[in-house]
Amino acid sequence: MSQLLVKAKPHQIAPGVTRIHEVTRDNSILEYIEFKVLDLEAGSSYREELVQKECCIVGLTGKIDVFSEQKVFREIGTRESVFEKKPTDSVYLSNGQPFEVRAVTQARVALCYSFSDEKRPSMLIRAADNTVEKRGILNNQRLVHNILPDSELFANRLLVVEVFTESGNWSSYPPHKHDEDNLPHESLLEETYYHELNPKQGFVFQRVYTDDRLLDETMTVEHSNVVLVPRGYHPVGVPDGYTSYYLNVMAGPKRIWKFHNDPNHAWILERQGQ
Ligand SMILES: O=C[C@H](O)[C@@H](O)[C@H](O)CC(=O)O
Repeated sequence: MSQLLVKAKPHQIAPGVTRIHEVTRDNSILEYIEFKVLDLEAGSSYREELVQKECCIVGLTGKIDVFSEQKVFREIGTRESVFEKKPTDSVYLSNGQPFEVRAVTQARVALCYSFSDEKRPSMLIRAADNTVEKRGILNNQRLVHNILPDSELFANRLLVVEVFTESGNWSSYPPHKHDEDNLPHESLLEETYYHELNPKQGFVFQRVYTDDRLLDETMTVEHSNVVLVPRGYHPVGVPDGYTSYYLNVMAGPKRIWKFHNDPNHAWILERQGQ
């Protein structure tokens, strides 16, 4: 199995709290990003101390309260399924503080981390604060909710976005990469994909590859899988009949999303939509 594909490993870590994913520097090939997905039963709590990490807590489904050092964020979350396709609430927490996530209802939560030693104010990112984009034409149309884009300046390194791609369409396409610290042409951002499929038995194909093909992995990705993108192009293809969801976390030395399209496929962008 590819070292870039991480399958869910449910593990109870506290009463009512099941860890679905835990991607860390120690167990992955990533340097800038760590990532967790947790399932919480109503009334259960997850506690953690952010030492030199910032965290964006995304209310994937259900409702949670978030208790940080300075603030309490109540009733975070807007949906019972990501496939309601409406933006959700998130909370940005800076480094150097403990926090608690308490489930108001049964909830699935994504904890998106990057390394940070510069304390910032904790912030509520309301669903209404997400900018929503319809990207692409023909068969590469997708819906994008920008949760923590580079235009929002209150995070040190983190970028967070969620993407919906319908049946028979491609996203992260034409293939692009952001693996060179070469601004203004390209930025260096590692990336994670947390995938969901509707219906759940579905799959997508994701390729992660470099120009020299020294890295060239094509994966069958199923519901609740994570894909790591340390470098390279990373397109996603969605089979007929299914809807794809993924949550992207990006981080690198500079918090700018400047990607470079694979020149072999950039012509895709020249076509006219019907
Ligand atoms: O680099 C960002 C990620 O690849 C996705 O968020 C991608 O941009 C989504 C898309 O444009 O299809």
